[in-house]
Amino acid sequence: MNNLISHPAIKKVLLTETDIQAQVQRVANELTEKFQDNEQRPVFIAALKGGVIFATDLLRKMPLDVDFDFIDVKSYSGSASTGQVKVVHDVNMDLAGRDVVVIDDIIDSGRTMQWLSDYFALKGAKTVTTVALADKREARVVDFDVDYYGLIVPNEFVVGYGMDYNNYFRNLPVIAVIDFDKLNLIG
Ligand SMILES: O=P(O)(O)OC[C@H]1O[C@H](OP(=O)(O)OP(=O)(O)O)[C@H](O)[C@@H]1O
Ligand SMILES: Nc1nc2[nH]cnc2c(=O)[nH]1
Repeated sequence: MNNLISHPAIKKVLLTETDIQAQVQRVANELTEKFQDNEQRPVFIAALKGGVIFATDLLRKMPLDVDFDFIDVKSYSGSASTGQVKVVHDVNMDLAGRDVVVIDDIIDSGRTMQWLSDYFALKGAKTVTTVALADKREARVVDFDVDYYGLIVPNEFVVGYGMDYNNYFRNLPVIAVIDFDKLNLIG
């Protein structure tokens, strides 16, 4: 079987597994400090699919009692944003009066996280805290600042650690830039 990291469509590795885990640990420490004296358990909500790998690593580094739920939202086809966020599967929990923490893999245009933030506020969350592993802040289309982030990435299409290109490369353990000229070699 081919090694995914040496796939011809992987142009450049931006972060190794060790680099990623160091940033995940830092964010976990920051969130632990923020919520450790909470009377009520915060509700961590991972945005599927991309946010799930980051969320599971992050939560295991936090010695906190939390609720955990998922929402599946989609707005990309290949490397292009459709501009519209679609809910594929909604949360199951009642969020009224709860401290909600939304976890995603990347913030690019900012549309998804802005939309999720507004959506959970509409569902009655007491507070909404946003967390993303990667912040591609040069690409913002909406005016949105994430509360906690792992790293800033350049304005290029990145894959790995949850981030896909048409469902390829999500399980790449590193974060890398893809070579669009070699995408025909996928599969
Ligand atoms: O800031 P934005 O421009 O909105 O982009 C960020 C969103 O794009 C990706 O989701 P995608 O729609 O590809 O769904 P997926 O997580 O299932 O791959 C990613 O996981 C974020 O949710
Ligand atoms: N995989 C991936 N998904 C995204 N969604 C928004 N931006 C990106 C990106 O750079 N890579």
